Amino acid sequence: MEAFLKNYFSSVAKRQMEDSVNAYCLFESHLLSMFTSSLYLAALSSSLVASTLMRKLGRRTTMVGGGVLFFVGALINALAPSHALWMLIFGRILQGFGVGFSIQSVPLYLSEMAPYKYRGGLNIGFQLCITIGILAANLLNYAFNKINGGFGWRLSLGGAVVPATVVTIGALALPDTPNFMIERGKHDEARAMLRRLRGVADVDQEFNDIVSACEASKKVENPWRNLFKKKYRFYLMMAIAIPLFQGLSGINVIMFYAPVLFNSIGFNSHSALMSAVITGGVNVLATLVSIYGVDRWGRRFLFIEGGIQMLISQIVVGICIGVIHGVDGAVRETIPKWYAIVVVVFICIFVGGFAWSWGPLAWLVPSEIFPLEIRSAAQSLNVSVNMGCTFLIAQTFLTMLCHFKFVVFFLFGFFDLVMTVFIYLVLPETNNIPIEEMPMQIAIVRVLQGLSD
Ligand SMILES: OC[C@H]1O[C@](O)(CO)[C@@H](O)[C@@H]1O
Repeated sequence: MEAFLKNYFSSVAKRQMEDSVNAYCLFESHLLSMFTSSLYLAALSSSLVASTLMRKLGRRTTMVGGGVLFFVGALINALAPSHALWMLIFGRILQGFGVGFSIQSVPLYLSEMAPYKYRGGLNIGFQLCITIGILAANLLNYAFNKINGGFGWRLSLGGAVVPATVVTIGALALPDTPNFMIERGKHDEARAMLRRLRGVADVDQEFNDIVSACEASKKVENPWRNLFKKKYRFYLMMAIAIPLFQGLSGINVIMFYAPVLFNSIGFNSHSALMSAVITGGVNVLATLVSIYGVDRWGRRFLFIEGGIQMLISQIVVGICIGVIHGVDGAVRETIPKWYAIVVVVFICIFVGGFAWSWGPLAWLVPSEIFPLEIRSAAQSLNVSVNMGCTFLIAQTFLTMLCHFKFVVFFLFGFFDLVMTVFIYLVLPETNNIPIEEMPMQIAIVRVLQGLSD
């Protein structure tokens, strides 16, 4: 929003007014990038602390902590005086701590509470909620941008107190998981909770399973040391490669910078925000497709199909932008309609491909493949790499766009190609395999593929 840029990033706002600017560099600013990316750096650090907090204080208390930090951060952002950029960044960092706590505790809470057969669907439900949140934010930005008086951005940033309140109060109202109760030795309470959750009186089998899983996990002395042992090398590779590739797919270029990107390629402020609403809508709908298809078509099919779709769209978008702005980034007064349509359509195809593959599956697949003896460390590494990569893309994209110009889209296309080939060669299908049998099945498939002995 213009007033926001004028308040905090005046050099970027001034550049918009100049005639002889390069379209690719309209928004290049380390501070603007820092505003976006600081949240993810904070999330990376707090997600490492969160796993210990969850064990000591419980999943629910960690969620409440996440909600409160997010609330305070949003309030600070909304009230930041003009020019006090440090305050905005401070607010973002608090929000980042909140995100780190939630992104560790919510999926774990869900998988411990969910009945066995709904675990996959509920896991993707988490990503679905992320996409609904993004769409809501895009819609509100569009609406708030129309408000006269230049304070719409305060509502956009401050509006985050609403979901923060829902998370905080919601988490306070939630019970602790039976697993956490059993870890604490509260066996009777855990049994009663299981009865309430499952709606049946006989919960002995599940209760005993959780007790033995807890005992087994207590025996795991050092999951981090285990993770680096030779026999777990495949899992270590997956805990790093899957979140890394999710980040390098280029999704957050669209999610964080869609309005900026659409603006740079010639849309006015309203059309740019509207286009972000459209891509946000596609993101939600395509995630629903994944919920429908993940157990029917399998993980490999979705990963590979989605990857090819993303690759093709990055190439087309790169070509379109190159054709219009050339190498020197000429800014056009008006842009041809065909161009606007093609760019938006292909960005939607990209987002759709991501949202039914790498978006949800990069959370689901790691959570179902890691053996118990390394699960907590591998999951924590997975989240940290995800946040680290998100930080990197947020911090570098605007500079990359300015220097590499339209070629930056080919670069993301190249990553899409590499990650698709990686899945094709390395990931066994994990569809329809009970979690306890997963390590054995994976070992068999890898021997059959000639990838291990
Ligand atoms: O829906 C897109 C969003 O989903 C994530 O990949 C998380 O899985 C975010 O990094 C991204 O902003």
